[in-house]
Amino acid sequence: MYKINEVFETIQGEASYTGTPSIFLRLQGCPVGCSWCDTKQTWDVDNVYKVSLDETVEKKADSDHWAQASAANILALFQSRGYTAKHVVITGGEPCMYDLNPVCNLLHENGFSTQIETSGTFEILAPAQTWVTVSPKINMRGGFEVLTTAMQRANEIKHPVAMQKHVEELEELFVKTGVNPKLVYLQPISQKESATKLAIKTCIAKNWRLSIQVHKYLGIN
Ligand SMILES: C[S@@+](CC[C@H](N)C(=O)[O-])C[C@H]1O[C@@H](n2cnc3c(N)ncnc32)[C@H](O)[C@@H]1O
Ligand SMILES: Nc1nc2[nH]cc(C(=O)O)c2c(=O)[nH]1
Ligand code: SF4
Ligand SMILES: [Mg+2]
Repeated sequence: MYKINEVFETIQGEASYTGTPSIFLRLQGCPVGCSWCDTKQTWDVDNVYKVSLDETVEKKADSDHWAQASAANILALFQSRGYTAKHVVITGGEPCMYDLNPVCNLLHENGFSTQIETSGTFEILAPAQTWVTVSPKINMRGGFEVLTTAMQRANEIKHPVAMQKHVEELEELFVKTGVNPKLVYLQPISQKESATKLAIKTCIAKNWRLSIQVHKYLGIN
C-alpha cells in the first residue's frame, strides 16, 4: 500500500522529460529535511490527516492530507480520471521509502512509462525500465546520506543550487562514489536570480544542463 498526498496531470517541468505530459503521483513522508524543500506538506504521515483517495486528486491547495492506495487502486484511479498522459512521475515526499516495483510494473503492463524523483538516500526498488532522477541530498538536517547504489542507478542527476558550496558538494560526491554521470542538471533553488545566474555560469563551464522549474514560471502545478 502507498500513502498518496496528491495526484494531478500536468507537464513535467524539470530535467530531461521537461515538456512531457505527465501524471504526478506524490507520496507522503520524507525524513531528509531540506530547508528549502518546496513540498514540506509531504514530510509527516499523521493519521489525523488520512482521507479517501478521491480527496487527494487535483487538490486545490497543498495540504498534508493523504490516502492509502494499492497499485491497482492507483491504476483504476488514472483510468477513471480519463487522463491522456502516458508518463507517470512518482515523487514526494521521498518515494523510495516505498517498494515501487508493484506500482511501476502494473503501470508498465498498462502502457505507461514511469519516472521516479528521489533524493538517493533510500534503496531504489523499481524496475529497470523506470527512469530514475536522483537529486542527491548532501548534509541535510535529517542526517541521511546519498547511497552509491542510487548514484549508479540514476539515469540523470538533478541538483538544486543556490551557492557555490552546492556545486562543490556535488563534485565531491562524484569523486566519493566514483560515479561520473552522463546527464547532470543544475536546478536553481526557488527561482532566485542569484541561484539562476550561478546555475547558468556553472552549466556552461562544466558542460552540464540547466533545469529551471518550468511549471513555476507558468504558474501551473
Ligand atoms: C520535492 S522533491 C521530491 C522527491 C525527492 N524527495 C527528491 O528530493 O528528489 C522533487 C524535486 O524538487 C527539487 N526541489 C525541492 N525544493 C526545491 C526548490 N525550492 N527549488 C528547486 N528545486 C527544488 C528536489 O531536489 C527534487 O529534485
Ligand atoms: N510540473 C511539475 N514538474 C515537476 N517535476 C518534478 C516535480 C516534483 O515535485 O517532484 C514537479 C512538480 O511538482 N510539477
Ligand atoms: S528529500 Fe525531497 S521531499 Fe525530502 S525534504 Fe528534500 S526536497 Fe523535500
Ligand atoms: Mg514540485
